[in-house]
Amino acid sequence: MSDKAIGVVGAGTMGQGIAQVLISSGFDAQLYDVADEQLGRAHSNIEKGLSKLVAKDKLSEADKNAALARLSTSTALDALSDCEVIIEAAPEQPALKEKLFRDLSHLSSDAILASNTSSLSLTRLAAVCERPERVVGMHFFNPVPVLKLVEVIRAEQTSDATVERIERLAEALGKTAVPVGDSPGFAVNRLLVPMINEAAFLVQEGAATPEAVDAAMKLGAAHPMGPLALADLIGLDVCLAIMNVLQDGFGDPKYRPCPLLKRMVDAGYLGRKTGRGFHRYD
Ligand SMILES: NC(=O)c1ccc[n+]([C@@H]2O[C@H](COP(=O)([O-])OP(=O)(O)OC[C@H]3O[C@@H](n4cnc5c(N)ncnc54)[C@H](O)[C@@H]3O)[C@@H](O)[C@H]2O)c1
Repeated sequence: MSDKAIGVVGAGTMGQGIAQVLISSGFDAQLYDVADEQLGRAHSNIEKGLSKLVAKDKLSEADKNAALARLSTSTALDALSDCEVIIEAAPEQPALKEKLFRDLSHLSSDAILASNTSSLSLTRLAAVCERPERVVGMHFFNPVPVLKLVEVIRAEQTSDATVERIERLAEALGKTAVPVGDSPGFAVNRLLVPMINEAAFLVQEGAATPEAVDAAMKLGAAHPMGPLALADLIGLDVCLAIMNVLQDGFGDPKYRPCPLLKRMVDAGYLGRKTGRGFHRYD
């Protein structure tokens, strides 16, 4: 693989988006997942994503095919050994990510190891790695091909060279890098998810319906999407997990997760992905 190869770990929602943006920006992408069927799904979703751009005249058919030719997939971690940057987008589970980072730091002695974590401590992830100065947060937003922000999160151990390399990569992908410290929720989720939590309190208290909350924030605060429709898109389980991280991280009662949010997660009403959240998706 060329020296431009970038590794992506995890071929789910985010890994697919990141791989799509990489290959359409001219990079070779090596996509790794433990589940072979997920890699097949990812390949087909990325192809669909690029075809949409062709349909909108934003990409030629030839460029789409050239981009797809830059995508490799594998269920073998070793496939990432030649990548100069590896972007991890595996599930948001501390033990799983720590094992992955430990393994990746043994696999390659010089690759930059970037995590797309929404909420976990980069400092703790770096601590399990050899050469922790190359560990950094590279937090993309969903849908990755559309949203321009990348939060670049500096762990205590992260070197300037690592941050600069990731900022350059974000720019090459057409994104805007915003530097943030390794603080729970970073910037966007610390602001956004408590707002969603407060919206859930409004519904729990019977003060407003989900439709009313969403209409109010769209019309009164010029949000393109209401907070509860957005929560359904993000996943209510993901929102609850982020509230728990904020509460644990700051120990401040203002981050108490809304009991209604907890009950909905317990019931399996996770939002769009299960067909039901604050709204119904039939
Ligand atoms: N979904 C979002 O809106 C969003 C936004 C920003 C950041 N994130 C973060 O991105 C990461 C991935 O989230 P997602 O929504 O894409 O998750 P997802 O569940 O859609 O995908 C996770 C993928 O990881 C794979 N996987 C599981 N164990 C693995 C392992 N040990 N090694 C490699 N792959 C493994 C799964 O098979 C799956 O394909 C999380 O850290 C999440 O917090 C998510």
